[in-house]
Amino acid sequence: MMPLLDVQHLQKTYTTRFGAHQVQALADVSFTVEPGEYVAIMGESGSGKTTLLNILAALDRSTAGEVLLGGRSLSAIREKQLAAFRRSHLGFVFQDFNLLDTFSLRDNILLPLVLAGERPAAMERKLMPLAQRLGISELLSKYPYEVSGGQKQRAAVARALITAPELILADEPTGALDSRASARLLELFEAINREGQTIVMVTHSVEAASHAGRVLFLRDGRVYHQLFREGESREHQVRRISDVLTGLTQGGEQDA
Ligand SMILES: Nc1ncnc2c1ncn2[C@@H]1O[C@H](COP(=O)(O)OP(=O)(O)OP(=O)(O)O)[C@@H](O)[C@H]1O
Repeated sequence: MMPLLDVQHLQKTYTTRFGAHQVQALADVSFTVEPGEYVAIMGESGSGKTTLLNILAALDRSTAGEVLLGGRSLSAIREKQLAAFRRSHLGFVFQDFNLLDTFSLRDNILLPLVLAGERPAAMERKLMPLAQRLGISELLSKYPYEVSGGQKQRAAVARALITAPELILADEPTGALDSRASARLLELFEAINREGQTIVMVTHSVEAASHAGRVLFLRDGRVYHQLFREGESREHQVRRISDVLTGLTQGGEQDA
């Protein structure tokens, strides 16, 4: 089976203005994600997580290396087609929700379909079951500032899912949520993953990462280690992740 995501020897060097300084954010990152996987990406601040996610999201280009999504190279997509590509293949969930404040939750969730030129009847058919599923069907006419953080994030998940994307990319999705809302969001991610949705999630939270089927650890722009959850209980997985993170910060060596 072809991997859904194939990341090959990614490098990213940022050159500061006037070329005075170069920062190597990604040195050499390779991994694959199979359809239906749920992968968490962890690493200390500055290890390259956001840089990697931005490249996977086709928001930024790598300096070298390749990302293939469904066998198609992101670097081969023309600039003008990137927005449409992103909209039809990827769903995004961010720490700060990224909802438009002047739009109701309904309009926020439907936005990707509106931009894709979908007909109203078809949009409504997709919206209702999804809203029900996420427990926000009573809130659709409300505005983001009228609902809780957890409700905003569930609306953002609905917006990400409504186009049935191949891949959900989540950047610290529980970062702005209290522990109850975090737990609910993580259960939701686990449930949509069980139904087959592929998810790649950057997180600092051991709790969040313990829900994933696999955790990739970045250090100094490389994949330093990975842990599969396999049959492990979440409690045990929390302990295993914490142990790797301790090794990371103590600078110990470990084979990826
Ligand atoms: N636009 C940029 N220009 C120059 N350097 C950058 C830029 N973006 C990131 N960097 C540098 O690249 C390295 C990796 O940054 P990145 O944001 O990917 O790390 P991170 O793991 O996401 O960190 P955090 O957990 O703090 O978000 C850092 O040294 C950072 O300072």
